[in-house]
Amino acid sequence: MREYRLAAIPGDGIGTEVIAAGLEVLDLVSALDGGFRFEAEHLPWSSEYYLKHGYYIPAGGVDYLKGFDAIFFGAVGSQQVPDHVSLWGLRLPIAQGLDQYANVRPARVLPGVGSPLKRSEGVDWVIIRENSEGEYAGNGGRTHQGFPHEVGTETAVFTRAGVERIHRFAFELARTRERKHLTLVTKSNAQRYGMVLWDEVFAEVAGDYPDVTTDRELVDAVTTRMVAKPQSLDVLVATNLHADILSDLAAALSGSLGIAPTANLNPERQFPSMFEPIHGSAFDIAGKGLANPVATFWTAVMMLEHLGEDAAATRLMAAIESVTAAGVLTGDLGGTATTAEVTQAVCERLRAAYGATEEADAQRSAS
Ligand SMILES: NC(=O)c1ccc[n+]([C@@H]2O[C@H](COP(=O)([O-])OP(=O)(O)OC[C@H]3O[C@@H](n4cnc5c(N)ncnc54)[C@H](O)[C@@H]3O)[C@@H](O)[C@H]2O)c1
Ligand SMILES: O=C(O)[C@H](O)[C@@H](O)C(=O)O
Ligand SMILES: [K+]
Ligand SMILES: [Mn+2]
Repeated sequence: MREYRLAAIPGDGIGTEVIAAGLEVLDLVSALDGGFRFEAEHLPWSSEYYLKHGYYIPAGGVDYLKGFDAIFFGAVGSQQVPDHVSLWGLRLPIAQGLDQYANVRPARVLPGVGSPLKRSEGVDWVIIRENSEGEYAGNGGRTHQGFPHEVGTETAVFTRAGVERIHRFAFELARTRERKHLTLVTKSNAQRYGMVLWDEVFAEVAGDYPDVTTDRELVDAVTTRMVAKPQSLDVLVATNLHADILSDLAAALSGSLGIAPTANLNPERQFPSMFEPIHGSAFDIAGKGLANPVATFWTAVMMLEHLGEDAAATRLMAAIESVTAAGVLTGDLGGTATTAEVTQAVCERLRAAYGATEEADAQRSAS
């Protein structure tokens, strides 16, 4: 029996609701598969925990995470804590501390889900977000606070090593896709240092991938291309901030923020990777049982794939798609189902799919 140590960090708001649903589905899929199991440890790091203790992650917490095979993360953000304190208190120290530099954000219109686009067939993308530096390097400061001459700086940092590894990762991923097309998203017309380095290194790395076609688009223009010519895009590589923004747009164009998954990968597997829905804690619907758990289920699929449990990943994705196709949808997708109802529907599909295989196996061995 393969056993995976999983750190579950539900965090805040709907994070707690969708991670509970995700763990239920993961427990079921592993039990049905029979070849592996999760040993999940729940870590209570959240804004409530911060308000009680004065920190999100206790001393040594990031090192402690190194002992796990994967991290299953909900969301962080509370109306009681400034957003920059919560994000820099929990998600960023983990992603940066475990060098999860490649953030993979797929977007696709699932069966039964409506896109706001008239022609949405082309919405089948993977956005690769640089996840360790750029605009999120944390390089800045405030001086003369409260004075009229107060200064706030936020300097984006691009290193050759950081840029090269994310471009290489994007080319490797593009190579596995049918269309093998990679779009470089940039802003090197206005930003003439870091973004020019970003472009130059892309051109250098491209030389090693003659099988991948490429093009280049300024970040403002790529938004219009996503809406007007979705089929012209396949894999996109973008900076930390650009990809953060583009991935929410991609989620909306594929139906809702409530279905979009992500993997924060340390591709070298020196440290565990972290899997989370791309959405936040959703103050407006938290605590009501209305959150769409599909993003978290799809995230669980990405985690299973990362762990090498491909058969279970395929089964879980098929179950999710069968539930959306049947119209069991939460409010964000125009339906009336609750988190629990969607979760139960996915569990039923999983039981039916594995049951059908068992029956077929039994029939084969009987005949
Ligand atoms: N990685 C993270 O943990 C992460 C990501 C984004 C935002 N945040 C934090 O979350 C807080 C709220 O941020 P926000 O409002 O900008 O973004 P949000 O993603 O929390 O919510 C945006 C909108 O999308 C809806 N939505 C999001 N997920 C949904 C789901 N699963 N089902 C149905 N509807 C869903 C919400 O109800 C809301 O209307 C802030 O504190 C922010 O910093 C954290
Ligand atoms: O990076 C951010 O801004 C937040 O973490 C969040 O918006 C995300 O997409 O992860
Ligand atoms: K999240
Ligand atoms: Mn975001």
